[in-house]
Amino acid sequence: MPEPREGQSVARLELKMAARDVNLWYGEKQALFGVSLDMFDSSVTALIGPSGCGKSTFLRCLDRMNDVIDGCRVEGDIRLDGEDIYAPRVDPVQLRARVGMVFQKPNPFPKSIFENVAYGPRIHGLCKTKAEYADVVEKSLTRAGLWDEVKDRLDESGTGLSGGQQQRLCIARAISVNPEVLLMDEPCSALDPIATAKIETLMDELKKNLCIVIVTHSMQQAARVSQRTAFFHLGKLVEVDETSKIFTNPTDQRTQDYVTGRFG
Ligand SMILES: Nc1ncnc2c1ncn2[C@@H]1O[C@H](COP(=O)(O)OP(=O)(O)OP(=O)(O)O)[C@@H](O)[C@H]1O
Repeated sequence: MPEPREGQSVARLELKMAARDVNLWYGEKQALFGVSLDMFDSSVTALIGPSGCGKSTFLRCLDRMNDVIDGCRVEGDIRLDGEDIYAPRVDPVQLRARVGMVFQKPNPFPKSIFENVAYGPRIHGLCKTKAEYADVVEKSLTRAGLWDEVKDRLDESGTGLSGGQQQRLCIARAISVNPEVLLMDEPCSALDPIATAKIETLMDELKKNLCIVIVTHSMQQAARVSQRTAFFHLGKLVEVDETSKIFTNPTDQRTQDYVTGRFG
């Protein structure tokens, strides 16, 4: 599918994930209220909003990470390519191969750089021979923009890399199983501006073959990397639109106040 052009209407993009009327409770406390959001292929959707408004909670609904939180209950409908990801027949482990996640703090395994990337293909049985593993590791590290920096030290520990390199290693690990969706929860908040710029450039490249959903506290980052932006407030999705519209001419006063720095 061709890459969407800047400002191109979402009508041209292919729907990848669709959330409808999602409500979520942590025990008695409701954290999401009737959230409905479409997320498209070959594009980046940014989730913005004040601290505690439910961005990460919503992101975790998309790969069923909330399943492992005691007392957490999700209601509503979330579809990937039209299939209900909460249907009983769906195996969350298989789902997470299709919907990858990159976290705020780089979290490489205490294993070699090679093994960090080969891990996913190994548990999903995607490769048969050593050469196939070597190939997938090289391709994933190349796509993550890290190959040239690590190709001579693949046996060294992933935890010995710089923070920015570790985050790119985590991206390589996430994409090694060929996910269709990549969720990124504030992936640059622990990184310096140069490492951040590298990840942002990378996202631009990766989105050609992926649906990316990113939580970010940086409105500059949302404006730079995303085509669509969703503004959350107090567990509700207030407004979603093309990023340029959200930042220049939002419909809701609360969005206007947030993007102009009047609260949050
Ligand atoms: N595991 C949990 N158990 C109980 N409550 C939680 C849990 N995780 C989040 N919450 C609550 O749910 C609400 C939404 O939190 P969430 O982390 O999704 O917000 P956020 O918008 O991502 O915030 P931030 O920008 O600070 O990361 C908050 O009130 C938070 O305290």
